Amino acid sequence: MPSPEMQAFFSWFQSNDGYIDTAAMDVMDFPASEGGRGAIALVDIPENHTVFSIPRKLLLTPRTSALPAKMGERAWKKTFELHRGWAGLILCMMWEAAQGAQSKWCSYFEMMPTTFDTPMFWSEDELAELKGTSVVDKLGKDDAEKTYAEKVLPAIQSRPDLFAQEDIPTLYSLDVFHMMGTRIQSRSFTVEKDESELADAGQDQDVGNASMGSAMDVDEPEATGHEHEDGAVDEHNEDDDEGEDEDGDEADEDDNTEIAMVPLADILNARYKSENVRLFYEPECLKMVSTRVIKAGEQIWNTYGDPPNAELLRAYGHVDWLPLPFTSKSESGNAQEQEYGNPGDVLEIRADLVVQCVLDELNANANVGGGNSPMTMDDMEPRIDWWMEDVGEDVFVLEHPLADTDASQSSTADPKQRLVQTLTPSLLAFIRLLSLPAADFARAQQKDKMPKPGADARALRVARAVLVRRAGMYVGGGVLEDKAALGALDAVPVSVGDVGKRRRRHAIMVRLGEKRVLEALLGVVDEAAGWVEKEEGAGAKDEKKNKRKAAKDEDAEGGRKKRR
Ligand SMILES: C[S@@+](CC[C@H](N)C(=O)[O-])C[C@H]1O[C@@H](n2cnc3c(N)ncnc32)[C@H](O)[C@@H]1O
Repeated sequence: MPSPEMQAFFSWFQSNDGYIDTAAMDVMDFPASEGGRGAIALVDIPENHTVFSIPRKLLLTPRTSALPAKMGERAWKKTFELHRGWAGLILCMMWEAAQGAQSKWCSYFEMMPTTFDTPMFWSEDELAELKGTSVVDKLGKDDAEKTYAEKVLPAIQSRPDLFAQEDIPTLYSLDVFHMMGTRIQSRSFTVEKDESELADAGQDQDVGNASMGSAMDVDEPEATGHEHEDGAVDEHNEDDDEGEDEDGDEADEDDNTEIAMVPLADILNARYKSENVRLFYEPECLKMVSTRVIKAGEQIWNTYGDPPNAELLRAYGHVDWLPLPFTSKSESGNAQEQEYGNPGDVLEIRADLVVQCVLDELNANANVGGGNSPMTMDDMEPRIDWWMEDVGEDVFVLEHPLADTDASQSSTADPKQRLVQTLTPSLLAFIRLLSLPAADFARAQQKDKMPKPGADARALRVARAVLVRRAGMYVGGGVLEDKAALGALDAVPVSVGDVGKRRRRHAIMVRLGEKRVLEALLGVVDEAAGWVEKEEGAGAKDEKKNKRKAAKDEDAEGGRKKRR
């Protein structure tokens, strides 16, 4: 039985031209590990079936809210730059919520959560458990607070006729700003604007053009109407919203997409590779359509793009904890033991760590004591500049060697090629670029030819140093220690109200997933180091031999010439 807020929300939705196939789906509470409140299939739902559809007028964006028009385009765009990032949408949501029953979205606000488990709301002690993970650098709390202080609050204070100033501590506070920002982060969709709507409204396309990056994407139907391609866009815009939070990125003036709150579509939970519906857009509405048969009693799952746990926790406040399709002997000592985690977990390595490790490697072998001056960061600058201009990657994302995300990778027969793929081509290309002798670097730059990735002995030594140092950035020891810590926590059930314990558990799960990738890669490097060095030794011997032979042949030829 749905809650009273949910029932009120359903009636509001349906009385505003929203369509729900109530014979096919309902909303219910699943266990917390499956997302809590979500949608369930009441009957077997065939593929390509519309479970619900949302008229565009119910989307909540700065184009549908009355606030931007009330403030005026000049104030909105020029004075407060509310068309950039998420600030405008957050302010619209604060203002609409403050209107209470007067707002078109009143019932929608009432069904949305008010508290969150994303690290944005964690204490310093809780955040300390995430040290070393890629969550920490991407929190963006300071940027969000700057946006509130420099854009949103001044906009609120500038119009006492629109924002009752005595309501600032309750309805327009920093806490409410964070709450709305997190609602956007965990529930919004990137939606293509409907051109006809723009033309009808005589509106400037840029008004309300929101930042890239939000929770979920909407798919475009094929020209024939409603059918969709298999495996169509499902990305979470991981790259786009990197480092971005409630502040968002700058608006792209030509972007025809916007970030929208989409009532009902955001009631769906997601789990790694479990998607069975997707949101598609049409000129008048957005439709949630099944992408495969959904059995009666199954949860109706959307996709959030199957991100790693670090990203899931940062943006949504939960993690995926599933049986892994691969096990590692080094981890369990017993290949039979089923490991749990997120198969999409990755390890992120910042370029500055790589630069440091290359410098150490070069200086250790440069006979510095024998007269050579050590290489410094200054020597690396031109190379880093070129890399950033040409490739632009300052964080390398490494997958688990057994994740098999790219079938072509595992089918590559050449072990050196496989090694390059496993250790990530761009990382190895960067190491090679930084390691080039000065003359070779000058030549490469002259020809505008970035070095190709290579897994030679030196690159492996650098990769090893990078991984070892990266491991030292985490708290909690290695994979085995984290598993033990998790086991100890899980020995006592987490009560719903035990927020601290739940957060600690999530933090361990995130760092354990990253360390699992790290330790598996370290295993690959150590295994490869032996045969790569041997191969290089043999290569060097062959080269010497060939040189000797060539010299001998030359001598013999010289002798023959003399005799002639
Ligand atoms: C788009 S909303 C989904 C609906 C949400 N359960 C509700 O009650 O409104 C996204 C939020 O649902 C929760 N969620 C979704 N999928 C989940 C999962 N697989 N495990 C745990 N929580 C999940 C997270 O709190 C996330 O921030």
